[in-house]
Amino acid sequence: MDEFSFIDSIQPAAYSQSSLIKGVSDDAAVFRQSSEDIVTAVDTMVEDVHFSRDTMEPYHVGYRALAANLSDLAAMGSTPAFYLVSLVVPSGWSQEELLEVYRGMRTLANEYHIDLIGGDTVSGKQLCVSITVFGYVLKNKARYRSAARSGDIIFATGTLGDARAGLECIRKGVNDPYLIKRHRTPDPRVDFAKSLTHLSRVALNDVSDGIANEANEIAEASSAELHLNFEQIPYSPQLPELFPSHYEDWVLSGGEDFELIGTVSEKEWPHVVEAAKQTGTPLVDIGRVKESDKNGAVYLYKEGKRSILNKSGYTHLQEERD
Ligand SMILES: Nc1ncnc2c1ncn2[C@@H]1O[C@H](COP(=O)(O)OP(=O)(O)O)[C@@H](O)[C@H]1O
Ligand SMILES: Cc1ncc(C[n+]2csc(CCOP(=O)(O)OP(=O)(O)O)c2C)c(N)n1
Ligand SMILES: [Mg+2]
Ligand SMILES: [Mg+2]
Ligand SMILES: [Mg+2]
Repeated sequence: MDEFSFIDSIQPAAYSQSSLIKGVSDDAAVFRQSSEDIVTAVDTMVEDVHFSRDTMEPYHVGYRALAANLSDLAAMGSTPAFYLVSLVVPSGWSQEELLEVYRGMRTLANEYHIDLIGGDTVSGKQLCVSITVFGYVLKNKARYRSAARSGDIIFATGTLGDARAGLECIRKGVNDPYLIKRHRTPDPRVDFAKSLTHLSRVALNDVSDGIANEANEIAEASSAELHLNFEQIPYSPQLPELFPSHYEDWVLSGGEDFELIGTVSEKEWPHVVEAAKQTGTPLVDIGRVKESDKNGAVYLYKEGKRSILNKSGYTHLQEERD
């Protein structure tokens, strides 16, 4: 394998997006869009930080790297359209394994009819997959973390803590296929988020680092207080059975569930419930937004007691980590 034969091997056979003018093959890709706003994000997965060769097959690495990016597009309420892939490849990865990484990405890309339109391939020390995504959203309909208002219902999709529990299942040899799937091949909530388009105001954030972080990001961006009831936060029933001393921490700070946390007015809440029903998305009310006299804060109510929920999810560039 060399760089150029590898690039030949991952050339898309066909493209789905009609706005594409030039895909993989030139110095850069070209697409045209005049009627909608363009949403773009990049997320990176690094060997031994986001995955290890014992915990993920190459297929899973590709799938989850694209899932993490599509989750950011979902959190903006946008429809995914394109992705570019930057690869750092250490010696020891074969062409077959790299093609498996691309097969993982393609599975999700086919589901959402999105096109691979470029990337970069270089040699390096650890496998690093960085994906840039582009999506479209109706003009001025992007969903911001800053949109929470006093009186809003706070909601969460799916179940939280599954991905962290799945990682532990893999490490400890516990056979829970559902949790392991949630770690390796999470499904971003693209369809649910898109079906909120007609709502006048929704705040959204995706759960990559853990709801404790994500709720604080909404609170800060909106200068509001978020009051969460732990008893309402959704988690899978096997979590307390399998990991009784860890599950509460993982529900709040495990991260990588790629669910959505959001806020909406009580008036528009029934539309969110309907969107969840139409897209088969589990959805629960987990608390209320209140006015803040400071820069925003998150409170957690548990067994009748209230505490401040600080940011406690996964944070890079920290010296210590468990
Ligand atoms: N190295 C960087 N250079 C420029 N912008 C960055 C960098 N890292 C993060 N950002 C920006 O900071 C914001 C928050 O990033 P991040 O916490 O990674 O979001 P998310 O958890 O949704 O992936 C985003 O607007 C992102 O584009
Ligand atoms: C081998 C391994 N160790 C630890 C983790 C846990 N982990 C790594 S990064 C991360 C947080 C999410 O990644 P980040 O790069 O912060 O994504 P972003 O918030 O930018 O979407 C978590 C929970 C893992 N998935 N795999
Ligand atoms: Mg990021
Ligand atoms: Mg995000
Ligand atoms: Mg993060």
